[in-house]
Amino acid sequence: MTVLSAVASSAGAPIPTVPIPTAPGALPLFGHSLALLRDPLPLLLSLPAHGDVVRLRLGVGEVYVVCTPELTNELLHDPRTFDKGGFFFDRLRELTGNNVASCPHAQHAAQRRRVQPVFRKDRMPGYGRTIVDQAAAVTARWRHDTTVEVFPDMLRIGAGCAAALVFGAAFAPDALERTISDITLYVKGIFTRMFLPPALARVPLPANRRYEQVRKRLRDSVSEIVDGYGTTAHPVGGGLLTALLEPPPGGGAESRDGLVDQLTLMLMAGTESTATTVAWALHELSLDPDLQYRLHSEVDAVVGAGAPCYAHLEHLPLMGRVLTETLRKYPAAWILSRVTTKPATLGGHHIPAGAPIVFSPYLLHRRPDVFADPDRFDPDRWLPGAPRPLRSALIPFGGGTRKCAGDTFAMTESALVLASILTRWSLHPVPGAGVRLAAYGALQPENLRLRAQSRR
Ligand code: HEM
Repeated sequence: MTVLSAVASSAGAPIPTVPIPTAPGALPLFGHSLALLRDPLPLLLSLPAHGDVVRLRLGVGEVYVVCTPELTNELLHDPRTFDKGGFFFDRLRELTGNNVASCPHAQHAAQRRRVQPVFRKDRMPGYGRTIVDQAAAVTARWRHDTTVEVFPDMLRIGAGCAAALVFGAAFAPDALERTISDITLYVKGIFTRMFLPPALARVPLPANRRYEQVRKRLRDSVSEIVDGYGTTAHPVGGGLLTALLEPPPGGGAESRDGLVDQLTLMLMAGTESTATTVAWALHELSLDPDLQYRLHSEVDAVVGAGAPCYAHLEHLPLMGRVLTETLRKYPAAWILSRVTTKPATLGGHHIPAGAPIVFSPYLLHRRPDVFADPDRFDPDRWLPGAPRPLRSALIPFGGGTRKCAGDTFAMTESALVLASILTRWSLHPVPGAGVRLAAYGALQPENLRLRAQSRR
């Protein structure tokens, strides 16, 4: 690539910059919106061939996509310049206002301190018991040699675990189903609207009206729980809700709206992400009987005939590698956005202030020059002593100060749900089921059905 242009540095001297290519295939008026709405994943994977930073056009606007691990890490570790904002977080704020995940850098440290106590490591054994109970309750409905709709069941477990963390209590069964459906619809709506030219997102189309209804219903559900806090109808206690009701050390209690924002965000962040992770892990295990046998043997040797618990996890190294590889191949948060707060330089490219930037764990994790044979599911690439893939390119939980607050909880939950299932069941593909990687909210396994056979 040639150096064709220059911008002035603060000292007035010109800084050479590298022009940023636009990805081919932009249509008049729509740009790349239609391709992104149809299936964004192939388009994302095609971008590194055009440059380290590539422009996509959305209607009349444009977005810069960062395509290398080095530049993505540079962006993640400079949150003052590359702040929260852009398409994804603008949509998220419509539902959850200014929360720990969406707030600007200047407010972040204080917000993070407020939520951090619920993620302390010493809380994990207690959460572990709830997670195992949730997994047992959902899989108790499975029958020997029958077909299981895996993803909906993993969503039930994920939402149950997130509710325990957020509210300190389980959902009533009808509220659970409604909330799962609303979260799934809303997150799907965020992704659709991200790629629409902004003017279309404001037109009162039926899809936009439905999005608004779901937004209101989700907030109302969370508000009801907040309003019922401490009454016998809502026996809550111990979760994020309790922590946020404590005034912070310097004073300034949370407003009711602020509380609802924070809780709604956490419920959303904790539901689909772990559900898709466990569902994809089960899919891959069903395709590789030897790997499933190895994992059964590991779990049997460590857990025995009882129920798994948090203390078992450090003795399940293959489980750890299976989950790491699942998060590489299927990173739930596959695309995220930022906005530049000032003119910035990224890899020699000049990016103006106020520009929307996108980075994609999915794009990085599937780069063949970074992860050899990236479509192959190979937990052993993470064996100690194996030729090390580039660790800094593995960013399922993001990085820097905005790294996922729930990463330890998510790994604990995913491992305990998998262990709970594997102690009792082996899972096998259903011929002709045709699982599809669907970039809706999280990367969902559409049409994932597995045959469950009891091991006991
Ligand atoms: C496998 C499961 C999960 C994945 C892959 C995941 C991924 C991510 C990623 C990539 C980010 C960074 C976003 C950015 O840089 O813009 C993030 C942030 C966050 N996640 Fe997760 N997450 C998972 C589970 C959870 C769970 C279970 C919770 C809590 C219940 C949670 C709560 C959060 C919060 C609060 C943030 C914002 C952190 C901050 O800005 O300080 N996540 N997550």
